[in-house]
Amino acid sequence: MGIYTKLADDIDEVDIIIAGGGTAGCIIAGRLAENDPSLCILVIEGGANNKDVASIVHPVFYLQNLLPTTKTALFYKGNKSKQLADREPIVPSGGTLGGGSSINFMMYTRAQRSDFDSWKTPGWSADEMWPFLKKLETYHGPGEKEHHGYDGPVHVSDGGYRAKTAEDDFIRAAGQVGFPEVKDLQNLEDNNGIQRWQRYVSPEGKRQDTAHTYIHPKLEDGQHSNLHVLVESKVVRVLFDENKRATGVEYTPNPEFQATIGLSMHPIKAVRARKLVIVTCGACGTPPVLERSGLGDKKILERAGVPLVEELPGVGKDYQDHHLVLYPYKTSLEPDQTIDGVLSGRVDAAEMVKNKDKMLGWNAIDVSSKLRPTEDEVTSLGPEFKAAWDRDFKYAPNRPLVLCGLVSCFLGDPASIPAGQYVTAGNYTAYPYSRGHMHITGPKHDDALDFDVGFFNDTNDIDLKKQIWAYKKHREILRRTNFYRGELAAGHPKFPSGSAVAVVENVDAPLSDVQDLVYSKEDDAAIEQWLRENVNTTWHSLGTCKMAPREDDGVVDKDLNVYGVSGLKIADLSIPPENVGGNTNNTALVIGEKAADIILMELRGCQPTTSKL
Ligand SMILES: Cc1cc2nc3c(=O)[nH]c(=O)nc-3n(C[C@H](O)[C@H](O)[C@H](O)COP(=O)(O)OP(=O)(O)OC[C@H]3O[C@@H](n4cnc5c(N)ncnc54)[C@H](O)[C@@H]3O)c2cc1C
Repeated sequence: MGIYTKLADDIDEVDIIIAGGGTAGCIIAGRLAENDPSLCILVIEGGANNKDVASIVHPVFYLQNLLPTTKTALFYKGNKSKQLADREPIVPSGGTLGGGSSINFMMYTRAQRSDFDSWKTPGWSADEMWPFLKKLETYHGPGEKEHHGYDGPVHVSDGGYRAKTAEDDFIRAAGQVGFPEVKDLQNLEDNNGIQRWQRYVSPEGKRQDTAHTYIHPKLEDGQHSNLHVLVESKVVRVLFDENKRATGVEYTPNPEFQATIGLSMHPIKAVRARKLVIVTCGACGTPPVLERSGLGDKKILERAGVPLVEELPGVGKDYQDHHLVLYPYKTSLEPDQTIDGVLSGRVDAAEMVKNKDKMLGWNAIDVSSKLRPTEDEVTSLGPEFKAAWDRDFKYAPNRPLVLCGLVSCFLGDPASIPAGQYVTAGNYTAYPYSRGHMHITGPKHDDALDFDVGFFNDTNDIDLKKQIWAYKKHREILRRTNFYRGELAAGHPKFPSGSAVAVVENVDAPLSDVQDLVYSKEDDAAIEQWLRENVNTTWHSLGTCKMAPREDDGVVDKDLNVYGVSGLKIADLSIPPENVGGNTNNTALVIGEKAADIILMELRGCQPTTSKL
């Protein structure tokens, strides 16, 4: 039992290996450990132990996890892309025990009912997922009781702090633009409105990552001698026997954490699994592990010099994300209504911790939304957009087009702006048409990756047009707030000189009698250029090893078994075959719960453990 940076020499075989101790991985480990004391379980996580790390447990410090010097995130570098104005986008991802749930923005956002149904996989419909959605949470928020869980490990609350002025103001302004307040947009049904958002934060103000909620208590209670966690160790590949049964994994100490003194310090080690290997390295991390193991597209493996074990062309294909664009605004808010003071160092972080400051439990995101355009707005976006809308959204009222959240701070380098209180609006598209890929280029764990994020590469620029709509719409909301004091020009489109919609840098008082801005063709072109130069990841990578029929490039079946081999499952955000209309942490959590249930059923002899080959 315990958490190690080096595995004891006598642990060379366990029952179950969980490769990747992230959001879903920690849930699976925790549930297996508590339900079957006879199982010997080993989690192998590339990042470090996250126990009581200040930037993780105190929500208000969450942005520290994205600093270039951080050791809690992984930074996947995307290929240079024409449709992104020749940028090489970076996709940060969880790189510590607890994975994304340890470093994310903690917005409690569930997928929509139609999302699970769109997966068209027996056992995974919305109705079948309800018990797992409830099982994972203890909900302290608004809405109908029947839609939430009340005795799960993950507390969902507002963490004991809200900045009501901005929240009320934004909700009132959004109402004027046509979006009503909805009590609970996380009930799988409701859509097209604004909500007072909840967070993965306990009422006492502590982040609810899956390591602190599912793993650490068990490592410390003296009752789970079956649970072992190896951190700072990268899984290189899965090992197979001659019958293509997964027999274990190879791993290596992570040089990010463990000093290299000559090659011998970083040996490739092996550990065997008697029953099962589960790969759960996230949508960016899982395809490289599979491909290094010989599972993937024949040509890609050949190019990388990896012998083929099973041809699975779907591995690493069809990468998806939600596309995010951020817009900063000046405000009249007070210092306790944004976290700019904390980010700029004007507020002493150590003092906050010492004084158990209430703001420690705040992620500064009190309000967000799931939004759809009107039919007139759809028409104004052109015939191609209208055709896509009519096909995929018009008769699917459960699907949002865009989510727009308000972050109460400047989400950038505080040194680049005058001291003050800011807000940043974030627009992200829910069901992008664009697709990318994630592949290896060589057999070693540190060989470069061939990563195409695919943002804005869809036919007819439908994804880009969604963002144009979102830009105009959110700007109208912000212009109607009382706290609005202008736009930070560096974070907005560069409209042509003389444009009637030019960025307004300073106003002394709220705008009065606000009318919708009317954009010319040239203005639209400026927005488009801005979007190409600035669209980024929402850190919602997904869909790179789909749960789908094998002939449709599926990689796993409904029980998460990898096709063509046995003793190997995948359980993380690689598996959703279709995207979801919300931030993705909840979907990763519920995949973890569902996976644990599938595995426990199989171990009890209730279900087959191998896929149809
Ligand atoms: C900055 C950020 C902000 C976000 N904000 C929100 C939010 O507010 N709300 C929300 O709902 N969602 C949010 N998300 C998304 C959400 O957190 C992720 O979708 C989710 O955590 C993914 O879970 P996962 O289990 O698929 O993968 P992860 O949680 O990423 O787990 C994968 C784990 O595998 C490890 N790993 C990778 N490769 C290897 C290897 N070779 N060997 C060993 N270990 C390896 C990683 O270190 C990681 O711990 C955010 C994500 C990020 C990064």
